[in-house]
Amino acid sequence: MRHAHAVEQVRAAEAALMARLPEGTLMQRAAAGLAAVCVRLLPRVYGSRVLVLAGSGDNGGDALYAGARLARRGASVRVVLLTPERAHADGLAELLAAGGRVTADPAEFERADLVLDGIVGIGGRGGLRPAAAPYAGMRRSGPVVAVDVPSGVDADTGEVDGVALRADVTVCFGTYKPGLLIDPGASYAGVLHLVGIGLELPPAPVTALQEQDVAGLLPRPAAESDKYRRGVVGVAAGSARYPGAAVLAVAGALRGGAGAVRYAGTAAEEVVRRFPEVLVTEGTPGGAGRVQAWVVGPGGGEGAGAALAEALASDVPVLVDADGLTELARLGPDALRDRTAPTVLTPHAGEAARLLAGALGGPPPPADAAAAARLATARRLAAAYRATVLLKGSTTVVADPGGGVRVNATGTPWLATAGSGDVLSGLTGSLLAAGLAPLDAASVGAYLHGMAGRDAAERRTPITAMEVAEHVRF
Ligand SMILES: NC(=O)C1=CN([C@@H]2O[C@H](COP(=O)(O)OP(=O)(O)OC[C@H]3O[C@@H](n4cnc5c(N)ncnc54)[C@H](OP(=O)(O)O)[C@@H]3O)[C@@H](O)[C@H]2O)[C@@H](O)CC1
Ligand SMILES: [K+]
Repeated sequence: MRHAHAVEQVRAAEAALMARLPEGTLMQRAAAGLAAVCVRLLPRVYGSRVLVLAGSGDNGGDALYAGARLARRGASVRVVLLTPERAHADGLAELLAAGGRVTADPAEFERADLVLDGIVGIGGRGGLRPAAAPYAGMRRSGPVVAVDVPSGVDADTGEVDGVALRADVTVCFGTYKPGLLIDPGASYAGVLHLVGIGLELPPAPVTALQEQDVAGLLPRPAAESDKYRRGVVGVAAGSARYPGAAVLAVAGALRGGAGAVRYAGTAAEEVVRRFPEVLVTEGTPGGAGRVQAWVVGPGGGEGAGAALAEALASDVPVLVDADGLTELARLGPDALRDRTAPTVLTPHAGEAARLLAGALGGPPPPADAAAAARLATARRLAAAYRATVLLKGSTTVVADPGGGVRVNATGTPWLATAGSGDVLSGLTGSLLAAGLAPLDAASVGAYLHGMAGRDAAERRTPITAMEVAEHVRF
């Protein structure tokens, strides 16, 4: 599991540890870890050109001390001081003593074999300032290593106000920061290296599942399992106009680990023709028989409202997607007030904007704004609807009403294809039916869906939604 802590938590842990250690210890730990990563990135250190971009805070201090370490190993180190009169004095003195030189020549950015971005770290506020901003637009071929956070990325949210420096590698200290795991910030961070500096941290508010975590959460049949004990998932999806959404949601559900899939809706014939193993009814969820979770809404068209109402009236977990979300946005959070079992919402940014408007009144915010502030959007929705919210996009953010957040980055841009979301909702609903808690079901669903998309794209691109379903495996 990757754990990401808020800046406030990092600051508190840093203060507690610093009180027990000689001054400068943490910065030296950080700089040593940073320099070690740089050494591995350079074909050889001796004679290579390194440019340090140093801001006026401790982030600049880390970069200067790391630069000094590289200079002592024979690198030719230049430093651009973004605010010369307020540079980290001890760090700069150490670099100069090791043979480093100050430069004001921006062309060094292109010439250097490696650039260290120590402009600003967790102390950043607002967009990059004028002295730093031009570096965000400059191109170069060798690696850019971000110190703790790519400058211009908000460490807590991943939001970028204006421009940010694009890194190939980010070396972060003590813990991951949410902004390194959530787009757009994550896309600026490149490969992440975590350097331990001894911080004692509370539970992380934001986590990201790794392969072994997912393996531990997946429902696997035991010797005594039968199909009912493995869970039955109900899918209420599709309409005369969109029968394919039903087929795709069912395809996802069949791959999610439930023991059986029931389908309720007007596409029963299409579904059973494609998947003879599915129990189908032309009716609505209320008359479909017992299930352990419902998936409602993909391609539901005009019937989505009735199906949603019946599913929400049940006492099992309900996942609401697509047309079900449009209906829910119209009804607002009151529609979920009497529920006794969890509800999971799986909006894309546009649907999230409509849900927000449904909860808070006023016109929906632009979808782009909801996507750019995806952590805040998912959290606000989870709190307003008291539901687990899976916000789809280049990093999927899953927010629980209790405050926990999981982020997932296993996807590929090829997943932005029609019907891909239907597969995800079926898959996640199946995991709910198999007994996973909502936050686990949604984050494991997003992980598996992203991996399936990648696997499908490795064989052939572009990919189709059905291929994504076919590539789900665990
Ligand atoms: N926590 C830990 O455990 C450890 C932390 N460590 C390191 O310390 C870093 C945090 O250092 P920090 O607190 O000094 O803040 P930092 O990120 O350097 O930024 C403040 C400076 O930037 C400026 N500035 C602000 N916004 C800006 C913008 N948009 N664009 C441009 N400039 C901007 C701001 O200027 P001011 O507002 O004062 O004018 C101020 O001068 C952390 O990321 C890690 O690298 C490690 O050494 C070891 C352990
Ligand atoms: K930085």
